[in-house]
Amino acid sequence: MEASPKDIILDVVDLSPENLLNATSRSMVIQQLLDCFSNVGFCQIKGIEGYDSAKLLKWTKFFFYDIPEEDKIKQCGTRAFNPNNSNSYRGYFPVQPGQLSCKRGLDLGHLLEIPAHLKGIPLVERTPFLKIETREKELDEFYEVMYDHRHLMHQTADLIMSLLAEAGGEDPSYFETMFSDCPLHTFRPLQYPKRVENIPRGAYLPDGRILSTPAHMDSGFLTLLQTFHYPGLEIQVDGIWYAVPPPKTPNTIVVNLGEQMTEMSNGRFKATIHRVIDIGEDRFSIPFFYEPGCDTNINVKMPKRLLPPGTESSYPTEKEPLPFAAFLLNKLPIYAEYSSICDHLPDWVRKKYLGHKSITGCWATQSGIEIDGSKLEI
Ligand SMILES: O=C(O)CCC(=O)C(=O)O
Ligand SMILES: [Fe+2]
Repeated sequence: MEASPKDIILDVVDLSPENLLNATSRSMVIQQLLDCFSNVGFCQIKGIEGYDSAKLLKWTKFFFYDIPEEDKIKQCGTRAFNPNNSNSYRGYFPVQPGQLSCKRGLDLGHLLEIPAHLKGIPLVERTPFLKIETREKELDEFYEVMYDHRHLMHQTADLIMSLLAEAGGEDPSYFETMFSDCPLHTFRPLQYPKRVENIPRGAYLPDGRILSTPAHMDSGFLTLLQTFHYPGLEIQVDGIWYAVPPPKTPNTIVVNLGEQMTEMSNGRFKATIHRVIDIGEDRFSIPFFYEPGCDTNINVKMPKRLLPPGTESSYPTEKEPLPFAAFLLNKLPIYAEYSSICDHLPDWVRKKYLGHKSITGCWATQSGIEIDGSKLEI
């Protein structure tokens, strides 16, 4: 029987304004980010003004425990779970029995009106909002807290990218245009209920522990993850699994990288494989996926100075532009909650985003590992 993984203590990076104002500590922060992103691919951050994890947990539990499941599915369930709703990306997804993953969640996108040129693309949707007469005040507060924190995560991710630009000797705004044109960021309150039934064989690890989410790499650029006081997150470094203990202090967040950051840095920055283990009680977390707009060209590189020596010649890339949605729509179906996301795409969307032969495939395609029971075929 395998032993349970050892703990890995992730570096804590202080992104508070005071710390960044001081030139010496600012350059230490930048170096810490570069080291963490190049080695473990994970770190922790603290110092986000206005962040309140206790409030977030309170309102996350309110959503999962106090709102009846049927209201969640009826009013904001995605089309895969409620054929009467038209949204397929933004909204609520329930637990799917028998899958490797066992979680339910709410995908909160932006609140803005959809610009005319992006209408009809399934990823660009207004987030559906719950309306329950008897709970109006509580729901207002729920959305206020969620969107305040979504905004804080957006700003913090912008800040991390601007520090990377600075590290590469570029203007802090180097990445700005990538993330300013209708970005697809998702703030995703999650509940992993304790697993009790319909547990597929594949969800058992050799040591008898049970998966709540199988091994995967995140898809985009940065993930800012709130794990509250819960254990359960494990990461794979140099082929060995480690457990990430919950942060020592509240308001600390885990940061990890998605596949695009590895691609953009010619392999220097690590998109580390991770998974979530069933902890024998309900677990809550909130990842924020920092992602650009559908049509943002992701065929770009990090500032030259950040690329591994000898790989700079691939810069600037001469490959044709690759819209972010071409990558995302090709990858999302490996996850249970998005397995049918491409089923209803209009022809023009299929042509525009799914026909991109320049996609080299994501990690799951390359390694043939199953996620939620399906492999990605491109
Ligand atoms: O819940 C967690 O701790 C991790 C979540 C995660 O890896 C994801 O949603 O991509
Ligand atoms: Fe993840």
